[in-house]
Amino acid sequence: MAVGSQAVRNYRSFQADESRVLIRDFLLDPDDFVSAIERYSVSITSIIGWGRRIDRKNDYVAQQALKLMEAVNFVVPGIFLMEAIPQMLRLPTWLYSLPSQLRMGAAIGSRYFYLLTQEGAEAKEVNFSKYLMNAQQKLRLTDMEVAGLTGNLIGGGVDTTSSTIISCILAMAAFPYIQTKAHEELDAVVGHNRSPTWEDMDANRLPYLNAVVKETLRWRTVTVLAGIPHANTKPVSYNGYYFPAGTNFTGNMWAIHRNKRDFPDPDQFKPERFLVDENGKWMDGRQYPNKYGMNPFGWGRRQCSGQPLAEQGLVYSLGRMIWAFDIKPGLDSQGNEVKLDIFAYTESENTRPEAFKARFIPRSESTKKIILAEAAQAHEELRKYDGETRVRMEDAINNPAMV
Ligand code: HEM
Repeated sequence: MAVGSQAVRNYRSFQADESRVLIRDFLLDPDDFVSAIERYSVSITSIIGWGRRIDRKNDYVAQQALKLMEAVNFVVPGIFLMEAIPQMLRLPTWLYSLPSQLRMGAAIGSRYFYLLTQEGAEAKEVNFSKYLMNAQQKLRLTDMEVAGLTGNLIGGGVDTTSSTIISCILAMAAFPYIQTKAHEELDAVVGHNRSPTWEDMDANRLPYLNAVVKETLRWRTVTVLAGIPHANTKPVSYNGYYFPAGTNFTGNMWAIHRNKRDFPDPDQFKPERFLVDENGKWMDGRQYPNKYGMNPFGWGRRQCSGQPLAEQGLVYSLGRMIWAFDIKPGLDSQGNEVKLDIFAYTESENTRPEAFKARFIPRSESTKKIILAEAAQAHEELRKYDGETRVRMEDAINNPAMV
């Protein structure tokens, strides 16, 4: 509900502003682009969940909330989401050091998120905590369920979004001819004298850019095992196999998205796979069981509830990034371009690329000025979400009882 397709229209303004800050951070501190992306992803979810943005990498709430996620296999009503989606356990690199008091189990974590939700309900701006605290009695939600619902925004939305943006940067640096095509399209539609708007990002106006975003989701699908295992409610027979009700199914998205029948040359980054003809059919003639042409957000009733938010944020932030920069591999100590290894991942179950160096070269002097001016204005517009939290981890540790 907080991140459904209707609700996310209301998030466009702060998503746009946070993207402007993100692009400015790439310009000013290109070597630390991963931290900039992680701050951006946490900030978007924090504004939605608790009505407050994250301006600094060392923000108290972001540190505690995210360390907790890593420490306790945070509980969603009925499911250990963090356990079921190993990549959700991966947290921003600046949040790794873990204080020992956080290794205490889900009760402390839930209590902490519940206290944050109570505090978020008092924030000035509309947010998911306000809605939940108002509706808790009516919906008969336990404190634990309320905590799980807000906590899930961080668990579901941060690492997935961050890793996808990083993968796109790798793809742009590793496949320069693709970046050139995206630039040509952006130059024709937007030009250099203004930055792209939401209206520009429509797939009818910028089809190639939209295809770049989709190809990133296929090429480096974050949730390689498609997230949470699903189960059939009734017995099913399929291809000579019998599956009693309640069988656990894990979708191997890595293999599905690399099936050569559907995606020839699967390791090549080819946005053309996601271009459609005038009848809405895939131009490469692919017959895929769904209209989206792949399944990076899972399937069925438990499909990613954050998909509209994720897509909206990705097309805008990646679109602006590609409009603004020529992205190239970084330089070694001798000043030579480093050779990028597109097959190097940080962990086997996660597709975030191994750390790599990249350069973000503004595409013109006027682009640079636009980036800086827009980020300054964005900061002003985001001021209404500024704020410090009063909730401390000790509050949860000292009073872990929950309904
Ligand atoms: C690139 C971005 C993202 C990808 C690739 C992604 C992918 C996934 C996948 C594969 C699942 C499991 C679906 C299934 O079991 O069939 C999932 C679940 C979920 N995602 Fe996302 N996600 C992304 C962004 C987000 C965002 C931004 C949010 C919210 C802020 C979010 C919230 C959730 C939640 C709450 C679930 C659990 C849904 C349920 O069990 O009913 N995700 N996601």
